[in-house]
Amino acid sequence: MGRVWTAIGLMSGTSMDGIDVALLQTDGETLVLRGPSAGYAYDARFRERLKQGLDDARSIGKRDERPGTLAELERDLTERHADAVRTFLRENNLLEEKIDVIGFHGQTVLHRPDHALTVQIGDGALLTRETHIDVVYDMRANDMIHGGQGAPLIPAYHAALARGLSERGEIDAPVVFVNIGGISNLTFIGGDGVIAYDSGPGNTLIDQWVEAHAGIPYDQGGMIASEGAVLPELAKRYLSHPFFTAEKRRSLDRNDFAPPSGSEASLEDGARTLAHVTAAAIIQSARHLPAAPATYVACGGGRLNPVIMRDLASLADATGARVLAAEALGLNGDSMEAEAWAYLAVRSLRGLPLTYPQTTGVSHPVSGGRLAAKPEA
Ligand SMILES: Nc1ncnc2c1ncn2[C@@H]1O[C@H](COP(=O)(O)OP(=O)(O)OP(=O)(O)O)[C@@H](O)[C@H]1O
Ligand SMILES: CC(=O)N[C@H]1[C@@H]2OC[C@@H](O2)[C@@H](O)[C@@H]1O[C@H](C)C(=O)O
Repeated sequence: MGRVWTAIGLMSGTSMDGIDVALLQTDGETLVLRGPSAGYAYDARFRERLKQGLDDARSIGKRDERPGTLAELERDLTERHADAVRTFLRENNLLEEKIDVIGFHGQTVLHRPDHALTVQIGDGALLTRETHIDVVYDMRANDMIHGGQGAPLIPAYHAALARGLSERGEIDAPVVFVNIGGISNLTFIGGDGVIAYDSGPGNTLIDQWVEAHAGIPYDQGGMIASEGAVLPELAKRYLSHPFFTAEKRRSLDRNDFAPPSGSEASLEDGARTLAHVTAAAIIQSARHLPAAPATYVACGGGRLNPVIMRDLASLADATGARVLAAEALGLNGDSMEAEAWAYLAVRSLRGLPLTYPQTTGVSHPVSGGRLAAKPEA
């Protein structure tokens, strides 16, 4: 057996709810041994700073610009990631010298694939100084330089997981991994390889809706949505967006879809309608796949919203497919993205591809990421 790396993955996603941390032992190819994981929530004040950062980022023209509050925010975000690593190591009785690399996503503050511009704040050099562990970061940029959408990057990891599952005969193929995050994305594992793309708005619409109209960060357990009814015209307005019928699959920015205005629906009906839109967008986008999926493996926080999951199961059933939460297959739907960043960091160190023409539209398989090497002891 070849070399095995011990990697930590760090993910701060478009929901901006906190930092997901996961440990993986992997060769960056077929060997994947999942270790402990954790989530460290941002406080409300820092979430507000992140939202301000998204506004400040709108004026960015070149990816290294840090207008407004972004320079200070990037430093503080990185310090929080260093704290998360230190806490994770302590909570799991791990020694930093036993960790070969950290895969550091940072926080996407701007994503404009049509302009080959994607910006994730996160200072790899600062993180390695703070943790004394090598850091691979900025993993989306090279894909865009070669014509890709810069996202999604998780498909290479989904493919590694799927190999294990199909060897154990646990799922009916074709399988689709669906990440129901702030934005949702699909990874199709079929006979002729992997196909992936963003499938539409995810939790971000519900989150913004309940934050604006109930002052809470998300609809826990879908409690509010369960009190409401789907408004067909409002749902249709979202599901008839040209994103779904465009010839070319596009990756999404958090702000590509906006929540309804407060006058268009009650709190409950708005939450219910947006939960339906989240589920229906997945099935609608799956129509672009080369074959109808037989199994959807749901990961990401949206799988914890029963209203989304009920609609998804019902809509998938109508196409002959079933929906499983990642946990039903012994996977962890909360830590999967952080696991992926650990996996991709090892692939980056080995110069292996992170993205492919059929996952981001990149011209050819390309690796990516920048290495911030730990300071000499
Ligand atoms: N118990 C719950 N009930 C309902 N919704 C939940 C629950 N827990 C999490 N969520 C939803 O999941 C979201 C977080 O999901 P996740 O962490 O997968 O998003 P993300 O990784 O930030 O997004 P992306 O994948 O787009 O980067 C929360 O903002 C919330 O909308
Ligand atoms: C630019 C960016 O951060 N995109 C995210 C977002 O969140 C979900 C979806 O859109 C996905 O394409 C991507 O993140 C996941 C982790 C990915 O790159 O696979």
